[in-house]
Amino acid sequence: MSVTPLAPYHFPGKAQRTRCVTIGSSDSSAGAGIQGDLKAFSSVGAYGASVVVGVTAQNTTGVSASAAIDPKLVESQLKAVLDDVGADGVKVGTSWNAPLVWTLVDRLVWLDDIPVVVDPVMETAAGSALGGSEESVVAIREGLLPLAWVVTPNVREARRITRLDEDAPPEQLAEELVQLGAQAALITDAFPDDPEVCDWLFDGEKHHEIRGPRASTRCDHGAGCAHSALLTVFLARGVDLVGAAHQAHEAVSLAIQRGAADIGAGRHPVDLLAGSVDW
Ligand SMILES: Nc1ncnc2c1ncn2[C@@H]1O[C@H](COP(=O)(O)OP(=O)(O)OP(=O)(O)O)[C@@H](O)[C@H]1O
Ligand SMILES: Cc1ncc(COP(=O)(O)O)c(N)n1
Repeated sequence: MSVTPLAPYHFPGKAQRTRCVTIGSSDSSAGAGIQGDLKAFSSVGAYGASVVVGVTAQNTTGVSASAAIDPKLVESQLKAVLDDVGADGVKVGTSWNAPLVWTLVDRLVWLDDIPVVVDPVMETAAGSALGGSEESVVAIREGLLPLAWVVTPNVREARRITRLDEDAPPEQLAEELVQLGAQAALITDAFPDDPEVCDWLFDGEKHHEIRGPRASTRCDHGAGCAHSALLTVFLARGVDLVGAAHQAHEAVSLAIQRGAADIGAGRHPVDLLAGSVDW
């Protein structure tokens, strides 16, 4: 499928606060997905808007049902938000099917000089699948990657998208993602079996390892969403990619460490505001 040139939207001018739009799916338990993203935007004082592309019946133990939204309704949401609220940064999450992804691509190509972060999520922390069909992976490769300022898969997602071998190191996965069109690639938790956590960033020229202690909690529901949402805000504010990747990792790492262990019986939600609210 090719990108059809469409008339650009009317974009409102600058606002005082940072405006970020998440294009993703609803998580009924609100730890991840658009709800998690909106909380992440708010946690750093950005105004968050959302374009819902899917709905999941989900809690901390997994997903029991899901449905994608009609691409026409997605397109209307995008137009409604971008025409009026505007955006300083956009994050794209779940990709349910190819027509939906191409609808987004047709519109996002018109975003001029606004950071686009693509988090090609294909599973929940508890292990349930979220899209990830072969046709949607192809649409991510051919449509979304060329729009991405940075793409933020975990290792499994990076392997699916690049089609590289099981033993391909993060260096090779990240370089291949850039070869496929992304400006940069950040592979989260690149060595899941290591005692330390390492996010692997390839900025198109140099590799960077963002390392930190591994929190030993089960509070990682929404970690990837919070990470890419914060990255979007920091890039929208003009922070350089390496700095933004460090800041996002540090905030999420703390949010896992101090996660909401009292919420749900499975993989508990991260808590970006832990310690700031006295309840
Ligand atoms: N146990 C941990 N301790 C500290 N930081 C962690 C831990 N697990 C993940 N992180 C950090 O959380 C962020 C999100 O990474 P993670 O790999 O968990 O995302 P994910 O949910 O798999 O991503 P996606 O949204 O692409 O599916 C990264 O910055 C990573 O380094
Ligand atoms: C609707 C939706 N979107 C994304 C995720 C990924 O969650 P995580 O941030 O834990 O990878 C999720 N669990 N649900």
